[in-house]
Amino acid sequence: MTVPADTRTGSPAVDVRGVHVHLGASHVLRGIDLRVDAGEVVALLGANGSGKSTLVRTVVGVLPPSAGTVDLLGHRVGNAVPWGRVGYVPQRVTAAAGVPSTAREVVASGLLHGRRLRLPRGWRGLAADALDQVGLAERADEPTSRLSGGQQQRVLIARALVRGPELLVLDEPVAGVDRPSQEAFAATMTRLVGDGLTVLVVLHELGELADLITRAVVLRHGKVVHDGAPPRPHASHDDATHDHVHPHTSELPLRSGTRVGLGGPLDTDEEARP
Ligand SMILES: Nc1ncnc2c1ncn2[C@@H]1O[C@H](COP(=O)(O)OP(=O)(O)OP(=O)(O)O)[C@@H](O)[C@H]1O
Repeated sequence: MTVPADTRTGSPAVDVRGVHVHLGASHVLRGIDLRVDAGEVVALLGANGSGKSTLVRTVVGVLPPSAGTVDLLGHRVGNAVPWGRVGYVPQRVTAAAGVPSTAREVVASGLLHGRRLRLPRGWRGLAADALDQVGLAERADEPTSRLSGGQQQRVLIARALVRGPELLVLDEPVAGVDRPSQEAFAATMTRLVGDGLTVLVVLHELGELADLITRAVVLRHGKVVHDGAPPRPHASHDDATHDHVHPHTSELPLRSGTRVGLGGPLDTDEEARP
């Protein structure tokens, strides 16, 4: 059972205030405020290059802000954060990466963090349980290099889940992932969110997760341009089953049926802009 963050700390799960990030000569994040409360499932949306990955990497402490503050579970990002309660799935890495590790070994590595440098007793059972949660219990002994891209992504999600996190930060967890893996992921997330998991997830489409998303934050040129209701899935295009949403469109259809203009197309590659 996942325990909501604020039952332990009384603080938001994620609290980003006035964050600026420079990467090389680029001023990528330009004064971001983002709060995620315990039990929320917040989608981070925006065009390519708008700063989504930079923001989540800053949230999990991979990138230092040049100004502003980030607190996780009530602690300033750094050694004080209880990292064992935070799961992170980065963007577009493969679980294989040329290392002949089995799925079980990759998942078990998720049990190691800051202060825990040895696997805990019972790690095999924990890894098996996490693989079971993503529908890969039968593949535990297989080298990850023999798994499909979607299955490898599921192994990385299991690596984040094995800690039993109360906060999960995911960067495009289903990008390029096959349909069965997307469905398995959505089913797992539905169960975990029901148990109180807090989620910050970068997405290009709400897709299978649409019903879980409680709030959407849209970035544009490193700034928040929308923070509120998630876009509503609309059945259109060619057939009635086409129900994913397009958060990159110039207007976000809201669940209420009203539409909010965001000042121009969001699916432009921002890097291509002058
Ligand atoms: N190491 C770096 N040095 C300089 N600029 C960088 C670096 N990494 C990213 N950027 C720039 O920062 C901007 C934001 O990149 P980021 O990856 O955060 O965007 P994103 O919204 O996640 O895009 P995508 O949807 O394509 O993943 C882009 O213009 C990118 O070129």
